[in-house]
Amino acid sequence: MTPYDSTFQSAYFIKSAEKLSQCPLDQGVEVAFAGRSNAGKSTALNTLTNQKKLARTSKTPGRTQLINCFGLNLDDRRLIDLPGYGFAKVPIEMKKVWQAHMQDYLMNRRSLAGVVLVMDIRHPLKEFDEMMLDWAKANGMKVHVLLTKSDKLKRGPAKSTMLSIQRELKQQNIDGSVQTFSALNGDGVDDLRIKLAEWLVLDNQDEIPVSPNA
Ligand SMILES: Nc1nc2c(ncn2[C@@H]2O[C@H](COP(=O)(O)OP(=O)(O)OP(=O)(O)O)[C@@H](O)[C@H]2O)c(=O)[nH]1
Ligand SMILES: [Mg+2]
Repeated sequence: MTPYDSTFQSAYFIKSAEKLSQCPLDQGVEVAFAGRSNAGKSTALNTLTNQKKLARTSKTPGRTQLINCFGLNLDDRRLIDLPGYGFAKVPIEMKKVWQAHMQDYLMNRRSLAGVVLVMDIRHPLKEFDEMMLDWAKANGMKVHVLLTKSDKLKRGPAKSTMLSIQRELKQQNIDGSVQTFSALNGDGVDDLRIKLAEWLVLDNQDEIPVSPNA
């Protein structure tokens, strides 16, 4: 339990956008979930908000193909489910379009306060993840690494994966945090809520700071 549970539970679907220009008005604060296809982004959002069907999930990679925007019952706080990177079955031209839209969103979205970089704990720090970390560092974007599916590993190996990624971030001088997470057994749900409450300034309901991208 955290003081923010009911706020996250209030999440509702706003819209699906194909590109930045279709996203909700760029004001307030939002947090985006990014990561490779099938890593568990949409599932993490559902667990965070304690809703089974808020974001659509699938066993087949490539389920999320649009920028899905969700609102909270506080003004101008949003959660964003991004399309996964690396879905092999999509034609190359389509991939390029997605990538361009993703990049545009990440570079130009002023209300974006931080990125939750979702990785399957069994397959961390793939090429895309490294790219995102480099980008976050270069652009001063906050990043929180969510190591999902921690239920697939025993406690020891899960912890040591987390520690090695923490070390890696430190080595690369990246200002980021890392945690384990499981939608199956609830590992790390409170930690994620506390982190996002900080980014979304849920405690300071009247005061939304100027985002780093502004
Ligand atoms: N065991 C376990 N399975 C999980 C967990 N999180 C997600 N999954 C499974 O992983 C698969 C992919 O989950 P999604 O949430 O759809 O993944 P995504 O990152 O949104 O995928 P795209 O939309 O394709 O980018 C589904 O079969 C989920 O049930 C978890 O914490 N534990
Ligand atoms: Mg998804």
